[in-house]
Amino acid sequence: MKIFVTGVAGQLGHDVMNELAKRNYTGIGSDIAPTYSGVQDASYVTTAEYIPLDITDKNAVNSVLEKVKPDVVVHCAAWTAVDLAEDADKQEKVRAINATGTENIALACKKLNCKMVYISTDYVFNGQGEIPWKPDCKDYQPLNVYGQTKLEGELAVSQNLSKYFIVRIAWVFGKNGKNFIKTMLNVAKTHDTVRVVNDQIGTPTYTYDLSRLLVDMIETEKYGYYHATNEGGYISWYDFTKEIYRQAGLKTQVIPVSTAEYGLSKAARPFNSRLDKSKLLENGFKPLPTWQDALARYLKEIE
Ligand SMILES: NC(=O)C1=CN([C@@H]2O[C@H](COP(=O)(O)OP(=O)(O)OC[C@H]3O[C@@H](n4cnc5c(N)ncnc54)[C@H](OP(=O)(O)O)[C@@H]3O)[C@@H](O)[C@H]2O)C=CC1
Ligand SMILES: Cc1cn([C@H]2C[C@H](O)[C@@H](COP(=O)(O)OP(=O)(O)O[C@H]3O[C@@H](C)C(=O)[C@@H](O)[C@H]3O)O2)c(=O)[nH]c1=O
Repeated sequence: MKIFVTGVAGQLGHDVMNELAKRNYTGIGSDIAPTYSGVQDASYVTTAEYIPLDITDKNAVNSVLEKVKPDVVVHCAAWTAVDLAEDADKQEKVRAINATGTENIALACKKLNCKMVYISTDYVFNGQGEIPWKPDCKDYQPLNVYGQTKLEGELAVSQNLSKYFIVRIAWVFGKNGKNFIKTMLNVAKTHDTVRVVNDQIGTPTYTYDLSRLLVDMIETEKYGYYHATNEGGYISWYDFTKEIYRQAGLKTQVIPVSTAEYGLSKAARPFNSRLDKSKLLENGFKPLPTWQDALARYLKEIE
């Protein structure tokens, strides 16, 4: 199989490329920079074929994909800065990337009749209640611009294609890029205490573990919507921070606060980000390891 992967300069795309190589598939990487600009860790992605592509440019998307003729596109590129996406002068660009960019790719996949994987987010839901969201639930109500544009991307995929996987993930951490764990490790260098919200509940996702599942998926025809995070239960960002510091051996004190007390975020975020992953097992897919185990491996990886 030949697989075209967008967003390889980011967290997930990097790991997807390396998982493909492990399984003897040809991964062709892509991102917006002229050459591969992710971490130089001597892994497959750093030397694999790389094609620069701005996904908001419809003609470029068409001509690149027509030339490559992939069997599958794994679309990881996105605008992921949630608070920044709320700025009035950024919204057009956020939508161009997350919604129109995804539509461009979906339409090119349609022409080629190839499979498409679209990575989406818990932020398409409004976060009300405590019941975990099912992947086929259609009660979308994003609370912020990032979530709204990711939902528009989902719809562009599901309305144009039949051979698609829409995989919603949450609270992502990976070697290659910015994430909550790295932020918290940095905060600990300069602060004795940190305030962290304890009323937003979800589960983290390690890109290394998720990549294995995504490659398992593309080997099948079990199309549709899925939820995928690590196992290990539902937690708050406060719980996550406590465990990050415990495992890293850091003494910084973590103070639980409500979202209202925290008060620093521009974008509204869902309180209930519990994703129901039972559809994975029902379709014979192997679940991810626990987030506690993933965190331990990740801290070793980045030390
Ligand atoms: N990070 C998270 O917590 C979560 C992420 N997701 C989803 O998972 C996927 C992967 O996320 P993650 O790996 O963290 O993302 P990253 O932000 O790490 O990587 C995204 C990549 O896409 C690139 N990109 C941005 N605009 C364009 C463009 N116009 N054309 C081509 N490439 C572009 C970015 O480049 P540049 O940096 O230069 O802008 C970046 O390299 C995304 O779809 C995201 O929405 C879902 C849930 C949680
Ligand atoms: C840095 C910091 C954040 N927080 C809060 C803010 C927020 O509510 C929560 C998480 O913070 P972040 O801004 O890192 O997370 P955020 O960027 O909102 O993370 C989201 O990213 C997008 C891309 C997704 O798709 C989501 O699944 C989710 O991972 O923690 C604290 O309470 N204390 C702190 O010191």
